[in-house]
Amino acid sequence: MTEDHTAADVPPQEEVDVPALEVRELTVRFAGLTALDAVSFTVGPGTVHAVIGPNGAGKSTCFNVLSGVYRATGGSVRFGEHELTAMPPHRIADLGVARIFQNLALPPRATVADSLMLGRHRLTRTGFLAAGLRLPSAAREERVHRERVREIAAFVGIEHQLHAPAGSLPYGQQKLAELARALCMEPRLLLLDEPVAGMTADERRRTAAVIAGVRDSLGISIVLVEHDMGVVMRLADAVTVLDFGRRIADGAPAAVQNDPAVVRAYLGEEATS
Ligand SMILES: Nc1ncnc2c1ncn2[C@@H]1O[C@H](COP(=O)(O)OP(=O)(O)OP(=O)(O)O)[C@@H](O)[C@H]1O
Repeated sequence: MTEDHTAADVPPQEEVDVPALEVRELTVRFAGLTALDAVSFTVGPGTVHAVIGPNGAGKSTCFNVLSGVYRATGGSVRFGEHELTAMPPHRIADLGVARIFQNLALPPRATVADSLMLGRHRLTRTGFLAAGLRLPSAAREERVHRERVREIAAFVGIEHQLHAPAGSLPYGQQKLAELARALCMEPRLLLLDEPVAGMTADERRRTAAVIAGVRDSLGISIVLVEHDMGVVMRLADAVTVLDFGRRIADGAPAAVQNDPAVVRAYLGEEATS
């Protein structure tokens, strides 16, 4: 992990208070289908927690509840003192929960720098009026944000692309730019939905190193949904395994990997795909 981490450590902007994320008895039903069935797990502060499982296991559903896109049918998700299940996505984002999606979501024509500045919107104090009137305080604030954007771009290794349109970057670098945009929100909890899907082996290694660096230098928590078991096993501090909406294993990566129920679930998938 450390040997792969070629990027410089990114200094935290300020001391971040990262509470545990406690998922308890989380249940989501769609019509007749139970996509999540009383699932519980705890993401320790400053850890990478992977949620894995065969296709249709309920991983995306779980992410969609954590980010407020889906409403839970039952159970709770607590982030420190806050109950997330009743909140809309923007309130959850305001608590410092940032998400990157499976598919590319950056505006393709905007420069990488401007796209990353969008990530800082939540932290911008100057109102639209001061910014529009080009008051000195607004210019000063913008300079501080642009410098932080540059720092974060350097950390994920896309600093030389800051002035290129996001859509012109190779796929792997666009994914890294999305990770950078999420980091620009100065999150306390990062939800990564298949961050290395579609990447070359080299890009995968680099992204895994960047994610490890985020945990180690920023101390924020990361929930990771990922099909690439190599990446999961190298990065995760703990793993929750879902199958047909149920939690079938939970623990350290090595223990979970050898758990007979997990092996059965994955072999079953191979046999049917
Ligand atoms: N909005 C929805 N409406 C109805 N059913 C849904 C909805 N979202 C998910 N499901 C169903 O819930 C179950 C779990 O799906 P989910 O996408 O969470 O699995 P997953 O583990 O993320 O799968 P994959 O690895 O293929 O992305 C599936 O049977 C799916 O068809």
